[in-house]
Amino acid sequence: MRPLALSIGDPSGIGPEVILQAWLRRDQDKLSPFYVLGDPALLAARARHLGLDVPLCEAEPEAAASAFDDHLPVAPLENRLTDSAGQPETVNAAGVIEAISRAVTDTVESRAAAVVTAPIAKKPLYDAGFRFPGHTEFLGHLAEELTGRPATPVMMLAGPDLRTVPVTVHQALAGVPETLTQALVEEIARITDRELRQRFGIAEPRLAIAGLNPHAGEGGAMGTEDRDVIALAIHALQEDGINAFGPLPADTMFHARARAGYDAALCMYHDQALIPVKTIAFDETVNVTLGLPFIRTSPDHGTAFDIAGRGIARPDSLIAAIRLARRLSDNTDTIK
Ligand SMILES: NC(=O)c1ccc[n+]([C@@H]2O[C@H](COP(=O)([O-])OP(=O)(O)OC[C@H]3O[C@@H](n4cnc5c(N)ncnc54)[C@H](O)[C@@H]3O)[C@@H](O)[C@H]2O)c1
Ligand SMILES: N[C@H](C(=O)O)[C@H](O)COP(=O)(O)O
Repeated sequence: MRPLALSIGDPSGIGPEVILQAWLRRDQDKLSPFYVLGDPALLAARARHLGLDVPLCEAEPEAAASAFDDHLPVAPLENRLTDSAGQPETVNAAGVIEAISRAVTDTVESRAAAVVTAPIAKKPLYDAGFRFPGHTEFLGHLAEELTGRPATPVMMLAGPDLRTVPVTVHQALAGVPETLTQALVEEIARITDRELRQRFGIAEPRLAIAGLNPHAGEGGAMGTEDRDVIALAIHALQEDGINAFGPLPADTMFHARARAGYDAALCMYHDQALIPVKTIAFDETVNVTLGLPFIRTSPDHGTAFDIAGRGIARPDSLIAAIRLARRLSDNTDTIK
């Protein structure tokens, strides 16, 4: 079985410790094998610091699956990482980026089954010259570079009772109305519809589309994007047989009865999508990138520098990400 490639994320955050804890729960949570693109010395030091009994071994992907029962396999990075829990370091940027790139390369070249990323903090990467807003956009770039084919990466947050997709992602709120075009709403909806069918096994996906403005614009009195952009996109999607409906007032589309009526909610900006899903199920929700020629998942939480190195970070979302990556990469049937 090909293992999952797990990038270490920002080593100053909780990534290393939730990875160590996930490995300790491999039997309990029936985790299929993974290896870490990371720094064995740093992971060993973090395990010692936290009193976690995690034997490590250096292993390339080909040897990871057979090592996994008894050791946490680590494929060492060329760039060393500084161990400074809670204190992000710009000097770690090269290693953080190398880990993501190598996890993707291993997956595209079929040495790994899927990519799972531990969280990165964006600011230390920006300070080091990284030009992508987050993983999602960087993964789209890597996909194009490695395959020569264009890719539109789409962020989905997938929890047990709610999937949300932000149409605009890592951008300032002030720029959202300008970015939001009919073509963009349609493109994100089409990719979501396709991948819900192909990867999640949902035969006839139902897409609830949020409005942008209060009360979805209140007939144009509280903004015109709902009527002049989003409604037109929904009409075009329906014409093509996609079960999209809205624009819905965003304040009333996430309660339990409303959620039962759709398979994914398309939201117009980052927090409209991420607040409901992280509020309902912070520990179980997974960040999945659609629109790529490979599977990528990640926990829904960030680097949590405020608790890094203290041994109180919960590994549940990473474990959910590992499990979903395996299911999506194996799956041609139904996933609910
Ligand atoms: N997948 C990713 O790479 C990813 C996802 C989200 C945020 N981020 C980045 O992480 C950095 C910090 O973001 P933030 O502070 O907004 O969010 P965060 O998720 O890191 O932390 C929010 C709060 O939740 C707590 N928390 C987070 N994960 C936890 C866990 N596993 N167990 C227990 N408590 C947990 C933290 O202690 C903090 O109080 C930012 O730079 C952001 O861009 C990265
Ligand atoms: N927007 C995500 C969140 O808040 O959970 C987070 O920034 C991660 O995004 P990437 O997967 O693109 O790094």
